[in-house]
Amino acid sequence: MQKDPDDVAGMFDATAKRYDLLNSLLSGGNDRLWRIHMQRAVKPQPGERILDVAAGTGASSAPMAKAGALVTALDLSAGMIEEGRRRHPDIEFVHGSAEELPFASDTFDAVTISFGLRNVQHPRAALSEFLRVLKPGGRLFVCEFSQPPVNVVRRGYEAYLGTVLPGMARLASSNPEAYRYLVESIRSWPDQQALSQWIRTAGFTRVAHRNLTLGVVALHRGRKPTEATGAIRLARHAQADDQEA
Ligand SMILES: C[S@@+](CC[C@H](N)C(=O)[O-])C[C@H]1O[C@@H](n2cnc3c(N)ncnc32)[C@H](O)[C@@H]1O
Repeated sequence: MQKDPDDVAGMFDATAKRYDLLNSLLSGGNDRLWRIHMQRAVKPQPGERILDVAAGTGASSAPMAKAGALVTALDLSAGMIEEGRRRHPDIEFVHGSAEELPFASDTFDAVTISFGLRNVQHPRAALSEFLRVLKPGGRLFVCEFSQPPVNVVRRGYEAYLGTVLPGMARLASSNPEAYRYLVESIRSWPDQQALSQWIRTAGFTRVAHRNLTLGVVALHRGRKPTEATGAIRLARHAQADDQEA
């Protein structure tokens, strides 16, 4: 699926004012539940530096800032950022792309991205950037739509995506095209195992995920290796090479 960054940013600019409301409507209120799970997983600590990528209007950033973390909310859409600054004047919003983060290496204790990675043109490049800006030992959390593993649930969800969601979007949104994009981007997004593999390949360790709402959403996590874990991994690889030789 083509995801031209200018088109994606323009689409979010156009929906910025009503984005959060439509989100709640189309998810049947489940977005709140997903955010609670994300917050529990991240466990933001006072004073921690957290980068929330693709933060939109800051709905994903606000609970972490409320817990006392120093949150930087980054987004590609100027419209979403404008709305975010209006709603959350205490949060620092930065305009930028996930694929080329405007931060020094080893800066953040945690990087989070909620319902954002699917919109990025080169998500694997973004994962490498997340690794770069994290401090050694820093945590990554990716909350994203996924694929329900149970057949009957998957079929029901497909029916929802194919009929109910577009119908509701037609009634509630001035930009139903954006919701066609939403459905297509969810359908073409990798499943839980494939995304976990991308995260591992980017260089993260302790990669795991848990399904939310029967796998409609998955919460992925990983860690940037510390020097010690990096050295252990290198030693393991060297040992494996010795055994193969
Ligand atoms: C579905 S919204 C999610 C917003 C917020 N995280 C939330 O949970 O409500 C996706 C956001 O990703 C942003 N986005 C898309 N591509 C991006 C990129 N390459 N870099 C940064 N943000 C991007 C969009 O502008 C949009 O605000």
